[in-house]
Amino acid sequence: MRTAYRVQDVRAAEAALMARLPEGALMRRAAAGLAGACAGLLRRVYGARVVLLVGSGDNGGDALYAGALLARRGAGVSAVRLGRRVHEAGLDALVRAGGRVADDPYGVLARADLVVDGITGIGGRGGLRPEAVPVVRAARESGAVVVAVDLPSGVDADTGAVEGEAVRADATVTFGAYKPGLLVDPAREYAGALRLVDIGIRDLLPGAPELQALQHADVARLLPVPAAESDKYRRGVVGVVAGSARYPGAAVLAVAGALRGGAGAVRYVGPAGDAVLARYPETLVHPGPPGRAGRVQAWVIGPGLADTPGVADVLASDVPVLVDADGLRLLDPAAVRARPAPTLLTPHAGEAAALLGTVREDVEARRLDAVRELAGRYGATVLLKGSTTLVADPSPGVPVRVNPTGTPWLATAGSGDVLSGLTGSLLAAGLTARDAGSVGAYLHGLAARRAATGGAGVSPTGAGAYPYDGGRAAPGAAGGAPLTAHEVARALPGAWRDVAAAAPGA
Ligand SMILES: NC(=O)C1=CN([C@@H]2O[C@H](COP(=O)(O)OP(=O)(O)OC[C@H]3O[C@@H](n4cnc5c(N)ncnc54)[C@H](O)[C@@H]3O)[C@@H](O)[C@H]2O)[C@@H](O)CC1
Ligand SMILES: Nc1ncnc2c1ncn2[C@@H]1O[C@H](COP(=O)(O)OP(=O)(O)O)[C@@H](O)[C@H]1O
Ligand SMILES: [K+]
Repeated sequence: MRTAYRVQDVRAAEAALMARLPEGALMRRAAAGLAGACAGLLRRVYGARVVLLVGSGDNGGDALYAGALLARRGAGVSAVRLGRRVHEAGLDALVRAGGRVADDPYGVLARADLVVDGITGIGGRGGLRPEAVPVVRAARESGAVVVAVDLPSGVDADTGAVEGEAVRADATVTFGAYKPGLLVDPAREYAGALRLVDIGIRDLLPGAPELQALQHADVARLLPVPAAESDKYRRGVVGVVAGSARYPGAAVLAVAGALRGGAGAVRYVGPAGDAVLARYPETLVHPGPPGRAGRVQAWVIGPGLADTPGVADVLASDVPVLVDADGLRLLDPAAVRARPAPTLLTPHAGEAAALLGTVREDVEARRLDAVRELAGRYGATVLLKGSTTLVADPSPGVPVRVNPTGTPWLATAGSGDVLSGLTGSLLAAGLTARDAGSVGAYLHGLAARRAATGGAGVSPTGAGAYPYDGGRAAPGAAGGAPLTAHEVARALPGAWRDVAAAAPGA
C-alpha cells in the first residue's frame, strides 16, 4: 500500500529525526537521492547542461546540493536565483564543485538538458510568484527534462489544488513520504513520474496517513473468494435498480458489472428486464418496485433511472446501498443519514457539486476536500469519480483511498454504470463500503487499461500506475485505443485474475 502524509506530519517526523542526526544530514540524504534520479534521467552526466531554479528555502538547498553532486561528475551546472535569499551552504557547495550562478537565466535555460525545480517544496504557499512564471515557462519551452524537487512548485502539497501557475514536471523526486498533492488531481498532473527517496523518517510518521493507494496485493487480500461450502445465496445477491424506457442500456451495463463483482446472483429490478435478459440470461429479473423483488444483500440504485421511483424504498432497507447517477438526484439526505446500514454514494464531479450546492469546477479544483465534506455531510461513504477517483469514509480520521489504476479512456458513456454494478456486487459479497469502493475502482481502472491497450495493465507494484522507478510517463495511462463501457465489463475477469495472482501464496 502506498500512503501519503500531510505536511505537518512530515515536518514533525523530520524534526524528530533531525534532532538525532548531525546538522544537514537529512538534506544531504535528500540531495543524494535527487542527484541519483537526475543522473538516471540524463543519458550521460559528464558534459550535460543542468539548470537549477533556486527559491529561498530548503527546497532550493536540496537543488543546490544535488547540483554540486552533478557538477562533481562533470555536468555544467548553473543556478538561477528566484528568491531574495538563498541557502548559503548549498550555494557554497555548488560553487566549490565548479557550478556557478547564471547571469543570463534565459540563455542557460535555452541550452539546458535538465532543469531542477527547487523553487518551493512543502513550504510553498499559493501558485508561483509572478517573477518565477516566465522563467518556468522558458524551462518548459526549452525541451529540457524538468525534475521537481519534493513537489512541483506552485501546487498545494496537502490538497492537490493548483492556485495559479505551477511547474509542470516530467518527474518529481519526493522525500520521506508522498504528499497528498502528488496523488490527487489537479496537482498530480503536474508531477509527472514519481520517485520516493527514503530519508529515514518512515517510522516516525504518525499511524494514519491522509491517503492510501492500494496495490495488487492489498486488493487481492480483499477480493471475495467463495469457500467450498458456498452457495449462490451465501455468496450474496446484489439487487440492481437501474434503467428506464429512455435508458435501458444503463441497466444492461450495471448488470454487466454486477455479474463480474463476486456476488452469487444478480437480481435486476426495473422496466428493462427484456434488454437485460437478452444479453445476460443468468440474471434474475423483477419489474419492481424493489420492496417486492425479494431479499438481497446489497442494492445498487440509479444508473439510467430517469425519474422512476424506488430510491426511498431502497434507502429504507436494512442492507448496504450504493446510490449512483439519477439516484443521487432523487435521494433525501435525511434518509441517508438515518440509515443503520452502510451507504455508498458514487458521484462524478458534477453530481458531487449538486450534492454540495456548488459548481463542478469547484469540486474539480479541490477534490480531496470535496469528497471528505460530502462524506461528513451525508454520513455516508463517498466515491468521487474522475481522473483520480477518491473514496472517503464519513469518520474524519480514516485515510481517503485514491485509486491509481484509471485511464482517461474511461471517460466514456456508460463506464460509470459498470462501476456501480461491480461495486454493488462487492458490497453484496460482504466488503465494507470503503473496501468495495476502492476495490471496485481499482478493478474497473485496471480492466479499462487492459481493454484500451490490448492486455497491458499495471504491474503488481502499481509500476504502470505510478512509474516511480522508471522516471517516465506511465505507459498505459493514456496509451491505447478508445474503448466502450461494455469492453471494460468484459475485461473485468482478466483484471481480477491479474490481481488475485498477487495474493500471498497464490
Ligand atoms: N525539513 C527537512 O528536514 C527537510 C526538508 N527538505 C526540503 O525542504 C523543503 C521545505 O523547505 P522550507 O520549509 O524551507 O520551504 P520551501 O523551500 O518549500 O519554501 C519556503 C520558501 O519559499 C517562499 N515561498 C513560499 N511560497 C512561495 C511561492 N508561491 N513562490 C515563491 N516563493 C514562495 C517562502 O517565503 C520561503 O522562503 C522540502 O520541501 C524539501 O525539499 C529536504 O531537504 C529533506 C529534509
Ligand atoms: N479523465 C479521467 N481519467 C480516468 N478516469 C476517468 C476520467 N474521467 C472519467 N473517468 C472514470 O470514468 C467513469 C465515468 O463514470 P460516469 O461519469 O458516471 O459516466 P457514465 O455515467 O457515462 O457512465 C468513472 O469510473 C470515472 O472515474
Ligand atoms: K519544487
